[in-house]
Amino acid sequence: MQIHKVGVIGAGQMGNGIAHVFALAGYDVLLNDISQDALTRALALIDRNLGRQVVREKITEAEKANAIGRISTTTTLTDLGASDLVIEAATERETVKTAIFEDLQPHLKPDTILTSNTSSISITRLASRTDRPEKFMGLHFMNPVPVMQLVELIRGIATDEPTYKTMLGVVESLGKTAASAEDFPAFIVNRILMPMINEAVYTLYEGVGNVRSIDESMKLGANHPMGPLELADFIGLDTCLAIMNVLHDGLADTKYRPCPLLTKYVEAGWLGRKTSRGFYDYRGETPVPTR
Ligand SMILES: CC(=O)CC(=O)SCCNC(=O)CCNC(=O)[C@H](O)C(C)(C)COP(=O)(O)OP(=O)(O)OC[C@H]1O[C@@H](n2cnc3c(N)ncnc32)[C@H](O)[C@@H]1OP(=O)(O)O
Ligand SMILES: NC(=O)C1=CN([C@@H]2O[C@H](COP(=O)(O)OP(=O)(O)OC[C@H]3O[C@@H](n4cnc5c(N)ncnc54)[C@H](OP(=O)(O)O)[C@@H]3O)[C@@H](O)[C@H]2O)C=CC1
Repeated sequence: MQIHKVGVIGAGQMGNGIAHVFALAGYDVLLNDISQDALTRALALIDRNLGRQVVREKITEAEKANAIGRISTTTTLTDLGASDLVIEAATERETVKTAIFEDLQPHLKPDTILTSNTSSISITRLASRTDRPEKFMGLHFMNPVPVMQLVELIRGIATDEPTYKTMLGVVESLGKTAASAEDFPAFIVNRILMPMINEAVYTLYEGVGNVRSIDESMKLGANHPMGPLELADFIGLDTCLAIMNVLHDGLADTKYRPCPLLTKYVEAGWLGRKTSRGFYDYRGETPVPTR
């Protein structure tokens, strides 16, 4: 199937990155969010991140302008009805995602492919709530989308071969590398990464180290580009907690128990960079550890 028009739902940090890479690869992108402010912020961020690529001579000014020209925005979900491919990148909550697909599907063409950028939720279960489980897949980008090479492709139990092949081609057309993962809680990357982040929060909770010493240890001692707590703030602590809950519920093993301190930060609304406070406080000139 030929994909030209791409609808992206959710204009948070993932949605804006996904819109960015699709527009740069020549697709027409319609970006949707319930909040006009989120759409305005997303367009400004896309402009800034494309600008970085111009400065670093990865793309030209003309390519940047063309990419921006291919992105439109809407707060009306049903405007995405003409899309060939829909990528849902809204908040990591199953009820939110299910409601989006249920509201959208009566307006779609019969052959539109539906995908979710979920970090952890069962693709089979999301697909089963739509009218086209055979044309439904997980399409899991990594953050920051314009930089990270990997895209996980997750087939639900009913996903058909033409849908999988089409999505493999789409990932290739973005210049990215696909890795296929089976449909189990949190797939591959987050099955491995998130327990490490959760363990870093336990290390903090138990007083083994403080925010700075834990992050320095993993950066200088294990060559990670970001410390685990800095990375958790970058991903979003609400998203980290949601993924740990899916692992804990889905695999029924206490080793996935979310750290109570992670829960407390989320309860405080300290979600990391996106709320300017998490394991670090970002409100000043430089990030300051909160513990
Ligand atoms: C939760 C999930 O479901 C799955 C996930 O995504 S898990 C998270 C996966 N992501 C990671 O693990 C990221 C780990 N961190 C890193 O790799 C690096 O710190 C980083 C790439 C984010 C930044 O690297 P850095 O060396 O500190 O910064 P910097 O030198 O300024 O930037 C490196 C490149 O990234 C780009 N960049 C940095 N931040 C960016 C952003 N937020 N958006 C777009 N581009 C960005 C820069 O323009 C630069 O591009 P080029 O190399 O093409 O010139
Ligand atoms: N953060 C990360 O590193 C990664 C996240 N993901 C996944 O991508 C998805 C998005 O995450 P992320 O971008 O970080 O989250 P953000 O919180 O940054 O953005 C989510 C956006 O979705 C919006 N939204 C909520 N409900 C709806 C709706 N019904 N219709 C349209 N938009 C809606 C939110 O609006 P509002 O703020 O007004 O509620 C917000 O703007 C999640 O499934 C997450 O697990 C995947 C890979 C990496």
